[in-house]
Amino acid sequence: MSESAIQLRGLTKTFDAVEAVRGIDLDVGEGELFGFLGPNGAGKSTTINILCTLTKATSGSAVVAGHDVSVERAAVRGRIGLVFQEPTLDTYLTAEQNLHFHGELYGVPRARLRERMDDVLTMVGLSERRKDLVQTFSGGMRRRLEIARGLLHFPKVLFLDEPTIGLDPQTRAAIWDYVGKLRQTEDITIFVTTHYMEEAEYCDRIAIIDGGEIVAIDTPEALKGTIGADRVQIHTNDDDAAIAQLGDRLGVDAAVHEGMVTFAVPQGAQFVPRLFAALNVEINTVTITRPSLDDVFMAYTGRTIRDAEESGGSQHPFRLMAGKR
Ligand SMILES: Nc1ncnc2c1ncn2[C@@H]1O[C@H](COP(=O)(O)OP(=O)(O)OP(=O)(O)O)[C@@H](O)[C@H]1O
Repeated sequence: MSESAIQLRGLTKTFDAVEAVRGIDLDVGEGELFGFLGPNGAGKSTTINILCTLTKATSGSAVVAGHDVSVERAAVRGRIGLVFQEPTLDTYLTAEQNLHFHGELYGVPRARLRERMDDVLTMVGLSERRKDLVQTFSGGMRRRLEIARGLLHFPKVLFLDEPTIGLDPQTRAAIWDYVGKLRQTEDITIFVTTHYMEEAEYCDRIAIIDGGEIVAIDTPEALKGTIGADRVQIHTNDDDAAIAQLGDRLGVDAAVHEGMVTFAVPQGAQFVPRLFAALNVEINTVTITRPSLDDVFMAYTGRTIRDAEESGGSQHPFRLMAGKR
């Protein structure tokens, strides 16, 4: 790995009784597309807010683009680009006016601003719409404009907090396409948070975060490789009996996840005949899936990301107040 663009040591953040971030150590190399994957409430936004100097850590250290976030805030801010979960564009201004305002705020020299605006608008495919009011833009176009704005002042590190939240699958794929392209043209490190498993696959490396801690970190492929088993989910007419019989008769540990009896075995398809032979409950459907990042999440945390969101997601006091998601 090249030099660290982001370096965290023992980072913690406590809000009253909530330990949102619990001792994170992390090195993100220059030029990496790094993903922070975890359910709602895992501590992703809090970590990003610390890295962007918007929140102070309770303890530990964070260095971003060579500068300490707690004592060199201005230096950090000048070297990072930010795209928040919540849109922050001025919708009654044009795309160009939004960029211009940001460029002035960040002190991009006038002589370079025009050309840079052209470049970033082209990069996100919005050149043609530059003179249009943002209020006429779709959700995907707005997000692309936010990414363009985040890049305007030549940041070394770009932070994207859930960049595709609330967008339809096609637009989400398009956003990742633009992220891929900008990596080719910009000399930049990208730190992205997501709770979409399939989106984490775009990253060079990911950290799986749960309950404020990193529980696993590696390339998506390597993480999936550690599982070595298929996931089998069955619908039955008696889940308790099915779980007991799976354990007693086949030596398989099963539990109910997402409303289905779920377990992992090395060769899922070959296992099915044994399953029907051994269980005397009614099995209505069987689903077999190859290891995914969700299985990695389950292997490290004991639950699926969807279960985690259902049990913990509603505890966010501000989400409730703001009606967020
Ligand atoms: N300002 C705050 N005051 C009190 N508790 C907070 C505050 N911000 C976050 N928390 C709590 O810290 C924990 C982590 O929240 P955080 O927003 O960082 O999670 P997240 O993984 O980014 O989820 P999401 O994507 O939904 O924002 C949660 O339990 C949350 O309720």
